[in-house]
Amino acid sequence: MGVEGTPFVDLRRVNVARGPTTVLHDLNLSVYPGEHIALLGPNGCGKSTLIKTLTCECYPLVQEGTSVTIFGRERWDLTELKKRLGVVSAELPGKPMLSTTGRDAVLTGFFSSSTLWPNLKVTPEMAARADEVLELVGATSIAGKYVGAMSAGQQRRVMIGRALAGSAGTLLLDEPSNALDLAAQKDLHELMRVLARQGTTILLITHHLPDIIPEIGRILLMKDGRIVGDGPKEELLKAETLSELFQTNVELTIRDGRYYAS
Ligand SMILES: Nc1ncnc2c1ncn2[C@@H]1O[C@H](COP(=O)(O)OP(=O)(O)OP(=O)(O)O)[C@@H](O)[C@H]1O
Repeated sequence: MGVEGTPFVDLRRVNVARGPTTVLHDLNLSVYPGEHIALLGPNGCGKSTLIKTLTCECYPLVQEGTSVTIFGRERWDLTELKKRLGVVSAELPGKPMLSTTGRDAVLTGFFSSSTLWPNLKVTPEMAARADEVLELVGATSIAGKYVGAMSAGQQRRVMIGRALAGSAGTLLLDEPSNALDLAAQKDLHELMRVLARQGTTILLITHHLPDIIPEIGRILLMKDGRIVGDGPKEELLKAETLSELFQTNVELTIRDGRYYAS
C-alpha cells in the first residue's frame, strides 16, 4: 500500500448538501496513490454523494477550513477530472453508448463522452492505448460488438476499460458487481485483482463483501453522512462492527482472504 507523497484525494472539513439537507458532515479523508480502499455503509448514508464530491458534481458548503483537493488541485474542469478519476458505475454513461462498439466505448474514456461523436479526434496513441486496455480487461474478442448487445459482465469489463483509458491509474468503482451473475462477479474480482496488483489505485463502493478483494487493505465505514471508521480491514470488518453499522445481525465468514456476510 503506497501511502507516501501527495494524496490523490484530500478532503478537509467537507460538508455537502443535497437540496435543503446537509448529507455529508465534516468529512476528512486522504487517499494516496496505490491504495486499495472499500467504502461501506447503509443505503442513503452518503457514499454516492462522496463520489460526486470527488468528481466535483457536488460542491462542499463554503466554510472556514473546507477544501477538496484532487490530484493536488482544488479547481478542475469537470470533464477533465472525470476522465482522470476513472469512474465506473453500474449504469452506462448515457443511452448513445448502447449503439457504440466496445472499442469505441473504450475510446470515449479519453473524452468522457457517451459515444464517439464524429467531431472527436482519435489520435493513433489513443487507438493503441484502447487496444492495450481492451486486452488488459479481456475484451478484445468483443471489441466490435455493440455495448447494448453485450451481457452485463461484458459491459462492466468494457466500462472498466473506458475508465482506465483516460485515467491516471485510478479507479472509482461504484457498486461494480450490481446485476452481475456469479460467473461475471468472479471475472470482475479477478480483473480487479490484476489491476490492484499492477498498482491501480482503487476506491470501491459496495454492499457486497466478496467484492472486497484480498488486495483491499483499508476500509472506510460511513453512517449518516459521516466517516465512522477508517482503518485496516482486519480491524473493521468484524461481525459486531458491521451489525452495528447496518443495524442488523451480520454473521461473517472469512475464507481465503475473502469476506462473506449472511
Ligand atoms: N438529488 C438529490 N436531491 C436531494 N437529496 C438527495 C439527492 N440524492 C441523494 N439525496 C439524499 O442524500 C443522502 C445520501 O444519498 P447517497 O445517494 O449519497 O447515499 P448512498 O450511501 O450512496 O446510498 P445507496 O447505498 O442507496 O446508493 C440520502 O439521504 C439521499 O436521500
